[in-house]
Amino acid sequence: MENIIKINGLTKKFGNFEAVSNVNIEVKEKDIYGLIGKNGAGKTTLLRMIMGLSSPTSGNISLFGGKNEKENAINRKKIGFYIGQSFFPYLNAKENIEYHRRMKGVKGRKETRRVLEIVGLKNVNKPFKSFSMGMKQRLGLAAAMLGNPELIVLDEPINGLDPQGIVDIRNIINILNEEYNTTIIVSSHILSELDLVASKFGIIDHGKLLEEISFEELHKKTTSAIIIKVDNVEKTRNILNDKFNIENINITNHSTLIVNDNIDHLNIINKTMVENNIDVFEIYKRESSLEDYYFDLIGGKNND
Ligand SMILES: Nc1ncnc2c1ncn2[C@@H]1O[C@H](COP(=O)(O)OP(=O)(O)OP(=O)(O)O)[C@@H](O)[C@H]1O
Repeated sequence: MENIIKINGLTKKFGNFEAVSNVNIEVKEKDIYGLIGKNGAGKTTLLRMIMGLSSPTSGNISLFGGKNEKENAINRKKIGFYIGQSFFPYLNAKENIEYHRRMKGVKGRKETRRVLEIVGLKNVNKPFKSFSMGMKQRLGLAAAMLGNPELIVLDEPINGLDPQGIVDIRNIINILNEEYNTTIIVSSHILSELDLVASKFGIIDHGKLLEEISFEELHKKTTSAIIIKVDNVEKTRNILNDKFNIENINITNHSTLIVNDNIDHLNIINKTMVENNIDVFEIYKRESSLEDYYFDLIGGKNND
């Protein structure tokens, strides 16, 4: 599959501060690449360098196989982006997109109707300033998809949206990817919000890319645990050891055991405990969330 973006050793310094530090990234054709990192991690700086809005201190970017900055500049015509562009507050959706269409040199008023239809803003006549947050983000996406680019770059398009707004953006991203074969890079500070849409993730913290991982690999890594609440934790542990050959058990308090093992037959365990005169208050499987995985990776929630 063709490399749409290949980045090697990319670094951006502001004075002595490294906002992006020796980053390597590969985005392939038809990927939906989720760039995850908390506020200030370096996401916007990285996306701005891809778009040519900021120049790297060192390292290489290749867009659509471009061998140098001149070739990248030409190839950027195949990219649409939404990195917080502003719209005119007193113009409606159509007028704002018409303005962007002309600025971009994209032909045909039909194109304005097409993109507004995809984002569900075709019949909205009120001015931009009275749009909801979700509508504003959708208008941003409409501007990014003008001219049907091969790659669309979206910076935090779901930031601050309510659940319905998040679903709307996800649906639009899926339509672009599946129906128009668009490759997408989308940044967010919440991993689980991109989990339903991204095919690959790049996790960035303090300017460094900590991990680049496919959806499948990520989901293999997020493990599940069994929580067992009983009246005798020691006896329960011994039974789990002896009868079920389960070793990986943590006793967290006088009534709770956490078993890090993939056990499917919770009912059999429950029955065995009861047969051994143990009162089982609760037994259930807890899926560890993607967010747990992410915070483990970056070293905790408050790792500043
Ligand atoms: N022009 C600049 N001059 C100095 N420092 C900058 C500049 N632009 C960004 N930074 C710093 O670089 C770091 C990364 O910023 P960046 O905006 O890329 O983060 P981000 O991951 O996009 O976060 P956010 O979601 O808050 O935008 C931050 O510490 C920021 O203060």
